[in-house]
Amino acid sequence: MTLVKIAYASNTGNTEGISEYLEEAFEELGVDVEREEAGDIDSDFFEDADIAIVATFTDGDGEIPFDFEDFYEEIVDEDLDGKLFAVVGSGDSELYPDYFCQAAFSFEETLLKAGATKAHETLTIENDAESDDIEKINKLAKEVIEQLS
Ligand SMILES: Cc1cc2nc3c(=O)[nH]c(=O)nc-3n(C[C@H](O)[C@H](O)[C@H](O)COP(=O)(O)O)c2cc1C
Repeated sequence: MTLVKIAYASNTGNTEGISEYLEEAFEELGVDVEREEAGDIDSDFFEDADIAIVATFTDGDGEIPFDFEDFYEEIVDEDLDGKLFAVVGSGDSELYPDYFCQAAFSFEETLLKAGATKAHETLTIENDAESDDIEKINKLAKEVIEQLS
C-alpha cells in the first residue's frame, strides 16, 4: 500500500488546515496517509514514505518556521535519492511581496539538493485555503499519485 506522509508547521492554523485538505485529498485516492507536526519528526520521516509532502508557512523575512528548523537542517545531510516529494506553502504576498512563500521554495531547493524527486510544482496559497486552493490541492494529490503508477 502506498504511504503518503505529510509534515506541516502552523502557528495560526492556516497551514494546519491546508495539511488537513491534503490528507483528505490523498485519502480520497485510496492511499494510506500519515500527517505529522513538524516538531514531532526528524529526517527518518522519509524512510517509509513513498511520497513526502511538506506544508509550511513562511516566518520572519522569508524564514523557515521555528518548528521546521531542525528537520530542514537535517535534510541537507540526507541522501533522499528515489524519494518523491511535493511542497505546499502558505504565505502573505501583500505583506511580504519579496519573500512570498519563501520557506516553501527553500524546502524545494534543499530537497532537490538531497537528491529527492519533485513530484509536483510547489503550490503557493495566500494565507488560508479557499475553494480554488482546495481544488488545486486535490489536483496536486491526483497528479502526485499518478507518478507512482
Ligand atoms: C512574523 C510573520 C512573518 C511572516 N513572514 C512571511 C514571509 O516572509 N513571507 C510570506 O509569504 N508570508 C509571511 N508571513 C505570513 C504567514 O506565512 C501566513 O500568514 C501564513 O498563512 C501563516 O500560516 P499559519 O496560520 O499556518 O501559521 C509572516 C507572518 C508573520 C506573523
